[in-house]
Amino acid sequence: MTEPLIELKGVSKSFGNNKVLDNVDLTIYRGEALGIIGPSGTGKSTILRVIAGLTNPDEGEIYVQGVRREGLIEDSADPIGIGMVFQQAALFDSLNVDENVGFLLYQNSKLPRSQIQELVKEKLDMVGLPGISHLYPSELSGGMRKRVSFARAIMSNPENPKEGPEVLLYDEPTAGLDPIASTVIEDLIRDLQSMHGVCSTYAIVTHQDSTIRRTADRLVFLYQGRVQWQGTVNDMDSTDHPLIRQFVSGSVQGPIQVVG
Ligand SMILES: Nc1ncnc2c1ncn2[C@@H]1O[C@H](COP(=O)(O)OP(=O)(O)OP(=O)(O)O)[C@@H](O)[C@H]1O
Repeated sequence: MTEPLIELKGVSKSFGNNKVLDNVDLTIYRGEALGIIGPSGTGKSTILRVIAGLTNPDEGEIYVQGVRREGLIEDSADPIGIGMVFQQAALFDSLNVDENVGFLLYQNSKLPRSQIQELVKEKLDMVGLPGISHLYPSELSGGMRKRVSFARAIMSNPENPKEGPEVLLYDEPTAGLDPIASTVIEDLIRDLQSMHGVCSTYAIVTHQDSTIRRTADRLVFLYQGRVQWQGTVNDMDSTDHPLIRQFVSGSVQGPIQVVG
């Protein structure tokens, strides 16, 4: 395996009495596609938020390319950019696609409007949505909104290329999409990984079988706040680990407690 880009060591996080992450060790290596899987409510989104620097762990350490992160993302000087694609596309309804995708550059850079518009167009082309800069989120399908949120996540400031994400974190990118729209998103995730100069490393949280199989090379299985199993997609099919067998079969019988 290649260089570790992100390492969590002994990370724990509670919300009130609810211990959501319990002494988690996790490494994301350069160039890999890591799938984080597990039953609902088991801390997968929380892990992504901790990696992104949006949530502080109660205990444990986070290293980004070997540099320990102190505090949340806005206070830290991570040596590489980390982008996040949220479960809900999280677009601003009152802004058009151009203003949504270019939001951070319009807010924080001194680039002229025309240059930001060009950068937005470039990213929209990359996600397969040319010519929609003028549309509003309400005019887009769910799959298109997802792709716009991808375009926003891969935006970078040419004045400060380090801001461009080297690692992308996808939180359930195909949730709520029909199988064909899901395939489009899964292909796009792989296409972005292989495009030169775009984030070739990513972690993806998903429940969807096709998304697990088509977008992850290595899997970690999280349950009750702990990493319970790791392996490849092929290993997932062949292992007799009872948690994995129950998860893959969707059976209500087994060690995973059915909630609700
Ligand atoms: N900000 C918060 N405040 C309080 N509780 C929270 C917060 N964020 C998450 N939780 C709780 O932490 C637990 C894990 O949530 P998380 O979203 O990380 O799980 P998940 O594995 O991603 O679930 P799902 O697959 O259903 O999205 C849940 O019980 C959730 O209610």
